[in-house]
Amino acid sequence: MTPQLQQNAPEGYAADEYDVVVLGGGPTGENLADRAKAAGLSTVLVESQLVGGECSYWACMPSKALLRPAAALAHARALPGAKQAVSGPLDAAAVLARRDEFTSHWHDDGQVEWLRATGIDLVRGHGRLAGERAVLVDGERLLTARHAVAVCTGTRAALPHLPGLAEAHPWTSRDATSSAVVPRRLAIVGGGVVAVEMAAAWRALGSEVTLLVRGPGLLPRMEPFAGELVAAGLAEAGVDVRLATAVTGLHRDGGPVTLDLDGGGRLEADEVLYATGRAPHTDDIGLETVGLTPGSWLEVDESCAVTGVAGGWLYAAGDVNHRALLTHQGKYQARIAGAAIGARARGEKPDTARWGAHAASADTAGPPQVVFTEPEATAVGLTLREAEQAGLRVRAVDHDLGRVAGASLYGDGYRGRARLVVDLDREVLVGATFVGPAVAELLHSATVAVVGEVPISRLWHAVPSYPTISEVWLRLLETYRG
Ligand SMILES: Cc1cc2nc3c(=O)[nH]c(=O)nc-3n(C[C@H](O)[C@H](O)[C@H](O)COP(=O)(O)OP(=O)(O)OC[C@H]3O[C@@H](n4cnc5c(N)ncnc54)[C@H](O)[C@@H]3O)c2cc1C
Ligand SMILES: NC(=O)c1ccc[n+]([C@@H]2O[C@H](COP(=O)([O-])OP(=O)(O)OC[C@H]3O[C@@H](n4cnc5c(N)ncnc54)[C@H](O)[C@@H]3O)[C@@H](O)[C@H]2O)c1
Repeated sequence: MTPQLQQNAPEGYAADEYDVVVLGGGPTGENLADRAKAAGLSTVLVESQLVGGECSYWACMPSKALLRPAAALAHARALPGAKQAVSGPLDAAAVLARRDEFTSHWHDDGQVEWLRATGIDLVRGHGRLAGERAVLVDGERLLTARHAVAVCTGTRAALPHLPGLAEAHPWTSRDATSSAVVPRRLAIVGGGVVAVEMAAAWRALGSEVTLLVRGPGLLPRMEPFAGELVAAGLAEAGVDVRLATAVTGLHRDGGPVTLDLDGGGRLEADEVLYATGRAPHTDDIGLETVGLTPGSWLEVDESCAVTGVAGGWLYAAGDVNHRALLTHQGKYQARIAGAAIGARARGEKPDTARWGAHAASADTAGPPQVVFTEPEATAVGLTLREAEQAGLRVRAVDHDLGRVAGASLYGDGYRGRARLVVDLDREVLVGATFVGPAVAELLHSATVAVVGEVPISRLWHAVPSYPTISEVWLRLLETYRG
């Protein structure tokens, strides 16, 4: 593909013209570029750091590489016969070395080679929108798009405004996933997914971890029992979990950091991780040149076209549109948006009806998520509360996972719980939650049932194998049918 000189480039610039310009090469940008290319469109990707984005280097991959050995050890320790063979602690250096392998030592050569092989051009540098269908890279190279610009610039850690926070040099998720050193004492602020996963990982690596949670429980977006079971698991692992505890200020003067807690207490730690949510990478991407507000999340329609911009040429997918801050949902949106861009480029009307080829409907049905703690907490669809708030007539069906034969075989003292949320009018599932050791791979069965709107009467014929943890499906359906 030879980029052509654009005739109407903004004054002073010779432009490279493509069909599609993708801004940001995280998992979403890569997949969107791939789908645009597959639709026969010339495509260029602009990336300021590493192709692969947050997920590959400072989020999903390194965090899961840190957590997996801890889970394997905990599972072995629940098995007489096996536990005698694993008497020591984790080898932290070996865990960190494997984590480094999974991030390719923070080099993106492999992903750059994939782009080359796929026929997607790469421009390294910081891209900013420069009016309609144009992106200026590092203030000097102009890229224009015949059909679409897709913003996939993701997020960074959001820090609160707090006295002494900047001087305390807090860890963000980037430090927590890439540190080469195990701090002796680690304080973690937050009660969401990053906080609980990093508490589990660094505790297993040997840190004394204190988890400071402002709210009344962990994982507030899941069913309440998920947060309760994860809190119990963390406490058993030796994490000091403090609920309803806010930090009012921090002090660091070269040495350890001291946190002032509301209620008057103080906590000293060697590092403090702030895991208090995300902010969009939109403050310096030229949004003002297309009439949007810098720093805002980008609101999109079902095909991921930005709603505030006329002409249907601007798309936003992945974390940056705030629909679902998960890699798999970003990649899903990328597939949907890439197909929609292709359809519009061919002059076809996109199918944006619910569950249509160009509608990211799974985002609003409740995306699946696995929290990789011990126990794992997994959910898809709506919680009971969300379903009730949506006005559905629903019933929650619960079962104790520890009473399933496959679970008790999996490990002694297996503790866990499962819930289905049944829409009583349509007799289909609208939500499912499984919490327990090794339930991550169980979640997709529920995703298929929720997205497929499989009638309960048909699920009754979906027989789970004996003796697996999946037999909880049978117990749940028996409970529902009475
Ligand atoms: C610690 C942690 C663990 C996580 N674990 C999981 C998990 O297990 N499973 C899961 O599904 N999700 C997980 N997530 C969430 C997941 O990381 C994000 O949902 C995902 O990375 C979003 O992908 P994205 O492509 O939209 O954005 P990003 O991955 O953030 O990529 C955006 C890219 O755009 C680039 N960029 C930004 N601005 C510009 C610009 N102006 N010019 C050029 N390039 C630019 C950035 O450099 C970056 O490479 C985790 C998040 C964190 C913080
Ligand atoms: N396994 C996974 O799927 C996985 C893992 C990690 C992250 N992620 C995704 O990344 C995103 C970011 O995760 P996160 O944990 O940073 O955000 P989050 O929004 O899930 O949780 C942030 C938590 O911090 C608390 N908080 C906010 N401001 C605070 C303050 N000033 N003081 C104290 N507490 C405060 C909130 O109440 C909330 O509990 C999430 O949407 C998550 O889905 C996914």
